[in-house]
Amino acid sequence: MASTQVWAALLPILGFILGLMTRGMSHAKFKLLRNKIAAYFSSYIQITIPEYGAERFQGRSDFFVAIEAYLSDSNSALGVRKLKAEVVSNTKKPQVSIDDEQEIIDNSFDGVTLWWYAQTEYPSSHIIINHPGDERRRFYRVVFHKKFRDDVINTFLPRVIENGHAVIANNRQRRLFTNNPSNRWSSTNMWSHVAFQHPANFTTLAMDPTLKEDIINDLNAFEEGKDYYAEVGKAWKRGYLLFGPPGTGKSTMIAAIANKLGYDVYDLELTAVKNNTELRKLFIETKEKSVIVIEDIDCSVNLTSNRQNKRKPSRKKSSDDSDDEKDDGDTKLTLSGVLNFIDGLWSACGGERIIIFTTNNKDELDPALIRRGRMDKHIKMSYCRYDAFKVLASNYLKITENQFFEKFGEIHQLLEDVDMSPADVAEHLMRMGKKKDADACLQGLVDALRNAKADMDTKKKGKAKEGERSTENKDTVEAK
Ligand SMILES: Nc1ncnc2c1ncn2[C@@H]1O[C@H](COP(=O)(O)OP(=O)(O)OP(=O)(O)O)[C@@H](O)[C@H]1O
Ligand SMILES: [Mg+2]
Repeated sequence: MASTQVWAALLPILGFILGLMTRGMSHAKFKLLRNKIAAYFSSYIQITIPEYGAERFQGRSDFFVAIEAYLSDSNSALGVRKLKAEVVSNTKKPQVSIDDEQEIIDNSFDGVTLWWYAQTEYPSSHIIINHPGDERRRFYRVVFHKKFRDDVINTFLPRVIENGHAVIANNRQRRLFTNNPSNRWSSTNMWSHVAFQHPANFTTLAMDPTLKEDIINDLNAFEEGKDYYAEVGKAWKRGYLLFGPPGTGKSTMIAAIANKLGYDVYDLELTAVKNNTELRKLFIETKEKSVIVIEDIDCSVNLTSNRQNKRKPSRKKSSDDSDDEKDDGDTKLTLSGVLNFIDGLWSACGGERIIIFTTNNKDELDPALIRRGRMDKHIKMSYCRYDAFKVLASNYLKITENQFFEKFGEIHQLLEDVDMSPADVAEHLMRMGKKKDADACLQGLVDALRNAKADMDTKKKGKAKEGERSTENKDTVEAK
């Protein structure tokens, strides 16, 4: 009873003190103070996530950056009025995050409420500042009821990090990397990069529609397969072998795959790699969510199991990199080195990587290199047939079969007989600079196909005649 009387006497005084403390304070600051006081008296827990760890040179904390991205994309943050925007390197658009003293009430975790705050603190003025910006300490704070402690720490915060990473990946400027020759390596520049802005996509890729759908389904399954890969104990990687004649869209397909998945591309030039050790170092430097490409694998370096017997000239050779150097005892680049490069990474490192080899001559590759499991899918890119032509006509001329029924019919027939690459067909359909209309472009293609067919027929006749002549000669010899 006595204590009730004491509290009754104290309450107006406490109210007066609180009123004094909050006088002139913004609504947001008041809310912040209220929550701080609540944290002391109630059963709520708060976790603080600073922007930098103890050592500033190590850069911004990954956790902080992930929360920033998560909150910037969260529906719960839609009501926030004060935002900050900055242009960060390697991003496609300005990065928007919540400003200080804003509160976000986040109910996206199974009915549990998390309160998020961003804040900046400035230490007292007598501290010596070494770098501009060092004086301020930013952090995020998350408040929640203590009964959800384990759920928040073990489940919700990891989910925040994962979602934040996904937002960052979506917003970042993708990059195309190429490897530098090792004599120009330092600790950070094994790979050079430029912004990856190839416009290719699966809609504009001209190829057999069933095969296209099959590849899209395969990529979707790969993308969604994180748990499945973990369940079956397989690393989250996939290998594609793209083979086919020049100009059939192998490189275009790589760009379409990278665009679909939102991955970076590492274009590995094997002729600039001197030995297996260098190859391993390069591979270790690649990041996840990437497509690693070796184009023209059959001619970039001699990769057969019995190289000494089956040497063949390398088509692409860098000037400072002789064959002798590659073959110098243990210090060479070998098939087993490349296999380790695939398998070692496959089993050892994180995940979400696609490796693609391209070749014009699949038959010349060592079977070990392309066996299933290494190259999971072998994709044949072939000459342009009618379905692929329709896609190209739509891409380049914005026309359909119904508009040019007769010409499409003739082209359909000719493409059954003539092997013309999509690259060549596309060339005839380009109007740029030539001021040609769609009809003239189609006619140009028909003429080219007819000429190619006439050449084919002449060659066939020539061969038939040669055959007849050699049979006649044989008969004459036998008659003698
Ligand atoms: N299947 C296709 N669909 C759409 N465009 C294509 C296709 N194939 C080729 N092209 C066009 O032709 C150009 C050359 O194609 P690409 O470089 O992809 O051929 P490739 O198969 O990689 O040839 P190479 O074997 O010589 O490397 C592309 O820029 C693209 O415009
Ligand atoms: Mg190519």
